Amino acid sequence: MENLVEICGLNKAYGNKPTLHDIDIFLQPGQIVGLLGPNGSGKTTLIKILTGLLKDYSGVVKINGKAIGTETKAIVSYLPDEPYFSDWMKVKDALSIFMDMYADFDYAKCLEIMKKFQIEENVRIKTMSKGTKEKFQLALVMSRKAKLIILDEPIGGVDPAAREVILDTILENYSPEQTILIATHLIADIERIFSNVIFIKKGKIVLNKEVEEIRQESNKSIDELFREEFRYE
Ligand SMILES: Nc1ncnc2c1ncn2[C@@H]1O[C@H](COP(=O)(O)OP(=O)(O)OP(=O)(O)O)[C@@H](O)[C@H]1O
Repeated sequence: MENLVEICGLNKAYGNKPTLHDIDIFLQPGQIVGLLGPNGSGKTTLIKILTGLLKDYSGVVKINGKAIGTETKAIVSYLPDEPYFSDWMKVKDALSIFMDMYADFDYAKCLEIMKKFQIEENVRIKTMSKGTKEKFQLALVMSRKAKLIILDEPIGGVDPAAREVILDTILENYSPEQTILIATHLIADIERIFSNVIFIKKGKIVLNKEVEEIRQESNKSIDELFREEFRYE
């Protein structure tokens, strides 16, 4: 199958501090990939390169065969680790911004997800709890028919019961032509939806495998494997 994401020999430094080292990653449609690593391992840096927010790197990074730019931005739906709404915005304002900005935004689908999360259109976003803001942002991001969906810590602010609803929402609303890349620390909660996992350690990929293969080989959960790999010495 054709790769949707192709990363070859990627290196990135902040000033003279090397951060990503010789990264090779290939992602295909239909995969839900967990990007897992401890604090400071380079997950957000890698995501910012894929989303076009960071440009000063070396190596090849392509999405759908194109170098990162306007064309790739149009096919990537991105949930950043911090909400990006302005203080004045109501839910309905954010909805119209998404309608204007993204040709692939499915308004009806977003309303459906919002209903499930009990989010009203007239609420000022600033007054929502952290968890509700996250749910709303996820509803927006999952309602785009984008080829690549990137979620940076999508369930960090929500309670365990809501996490389940969010994970089900991701599964229900993604199609096999899409690829989802999820960076998270909440591995035990989220691992049931991964098809593949990538472990990143100090800017290097130390594991990149199908979850099924890992389970057969080691008989361990991804959470157990992560704790072993990243145990503090
Ligand atoms: N703007 C920046 N300027 C300089 N160094 C940075 C910058 N952003 C990140 N770094 C450094 O790059 C390294 C990787 O950071 P990054 O945010 O990509 O890690 P992460 O895996 O996403 O971490 P976390 O899990 O804590 O979010 C860290 O050492 C961090 O201090």
